[in-house]
Amino acid sequence: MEAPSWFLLFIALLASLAFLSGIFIRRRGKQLKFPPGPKPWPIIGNLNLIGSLPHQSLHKLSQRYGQLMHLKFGSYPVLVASSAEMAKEFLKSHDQIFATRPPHAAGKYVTYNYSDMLWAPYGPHWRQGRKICQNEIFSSKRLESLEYILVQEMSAFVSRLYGLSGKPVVLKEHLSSLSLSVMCRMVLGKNHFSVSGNDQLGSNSILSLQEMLEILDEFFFLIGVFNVGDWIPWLNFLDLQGNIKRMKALKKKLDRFHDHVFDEHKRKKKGLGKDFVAQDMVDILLQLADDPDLDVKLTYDALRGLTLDLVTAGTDTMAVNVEWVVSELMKQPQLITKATQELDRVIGRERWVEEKDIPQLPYLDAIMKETMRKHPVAPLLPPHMAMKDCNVAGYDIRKGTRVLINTWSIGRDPSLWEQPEEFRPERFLERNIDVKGQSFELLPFGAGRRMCPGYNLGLKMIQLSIANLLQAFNWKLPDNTKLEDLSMEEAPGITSPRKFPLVAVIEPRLPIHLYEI
Ligand code: HEM
Repeated sequence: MEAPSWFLLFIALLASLAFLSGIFIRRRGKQLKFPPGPKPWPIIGNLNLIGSLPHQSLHKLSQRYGQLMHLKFGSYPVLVASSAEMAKEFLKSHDQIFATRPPHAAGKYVTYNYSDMLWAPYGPHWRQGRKICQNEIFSSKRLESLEYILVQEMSAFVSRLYGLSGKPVVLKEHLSSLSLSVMCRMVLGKNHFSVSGNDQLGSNSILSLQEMLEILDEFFFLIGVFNVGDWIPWLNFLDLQGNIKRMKALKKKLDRFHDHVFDEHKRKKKGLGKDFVAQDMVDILLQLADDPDLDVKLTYDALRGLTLDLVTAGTDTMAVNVEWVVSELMKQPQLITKATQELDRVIGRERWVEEKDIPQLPYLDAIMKETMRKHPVAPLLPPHMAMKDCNVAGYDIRKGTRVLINTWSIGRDPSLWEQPEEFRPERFLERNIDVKGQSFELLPFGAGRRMCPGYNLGLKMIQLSIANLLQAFNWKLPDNTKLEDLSMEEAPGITSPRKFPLVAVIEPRLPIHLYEI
């Protein structure tokens, strides 16, 4: 077929998809009021939106149609909240009604039929998971006892990078391997993968680091993919996009990995008998699974689902965030100078930054917050869903309505942020804004009942990584890359990483003996 015919076919396909799935903005006269403005256009017909990522398209639409938009997407009504006030309505004032998640193919096929926490519906299983996180897994005492892992892995990470001084380094690869090592050791007790084909961990490693990272990439792709069947359920039977097939294949790999991990932990527990003491998060879960007083029995699926959450949730999020930090700083080298001056003043050049130093580094904190504002890791937060009919800020909302909180849009709201497109950490030195779900203008971890339970650990990992990377190295672009060519485009997905990985050349800036471990 000649090119124009392909084009016509493509347009016809888009039109029929739009018709079939009903992807258009609706005025719902009696139920939802819209601000006055031009008559809404079908999203598909709006050229301005083609090629944008979902959060960017929704941002453009919200600029035209207001802070609360009502869309009809496939079979379901969807509300998009694009202002801090609306986010507060859903995540605070009416938090309980919106504390569930909609059904989702990945929740069914990958995360053990919603037996994890992220995709679990609001109910006894989810409540118990949150309680376990709060009291057992992320308690201050537990995190303190695991702190040595972060320190050891951070120092190995800096040392590995030091070995690459002077050469172009793909930063994200190293950040992912750092966060994966930290999470695996904290959750599973050890890495469970071999580094660079050289199995430093003994014969029990079942995957290479590369295989593990590929599994994680596939996992993040599939839980964030736009799967048409999630919006028009009967299409899941046809699996036109092939996502369900991929989900089932991924689950098989995850099953093999989980079986290995749990068998090993059970063997260790049996071997130690009465002397057994829980050392990692899987040990804790297994102990709880034997507890007859637990409100809801922890099934094998629940053990696998919760473990999967714990390993994956902190891995990509941290790497995505820190890669954006370094990219933004490289665009404005004077900001690196300011940050390193602070580090030199507070810590000096003879020792590494430690967790206890973090509160004395306000500029570093401002850099982290400014990155979270401009590049929120979860730009639409995982979807929330109304559990019953309700009225929010004067709008009648039906049970089953999906709610997307566009934190990307809130971070660009000119009524909240002066010149929002500029990366300017100083704005956070002037205002006391928290990232723990209390300030609705900045919600990197969400807020309310479904807020990230691992935010404490996530923050520690992010703060220490930024501080170490800035303290340890001078940063420049490879010789063949100009500053103006450093793209800041985002890639699609449930998280929003850089589209093109950052490649940088690093040089040590502290005495050489500090890098040797
Ligand atoms: C490193 C930075 C991190 C960021 C930016 C982040 C962000 C988020 C966000 C935005 C949510 C959804 C909140 C909502 O729906 O309103 C979430 C949920 C969640 N996060 Fe994190 N997270 C991070 C680290 C972690 C870590 C280290 C863990 C655990 C080891 C974790 C475990 C979870 C879990 C289990 C949920 C689901 C909670 C639920 O639905 O009840 N996260 N996270």
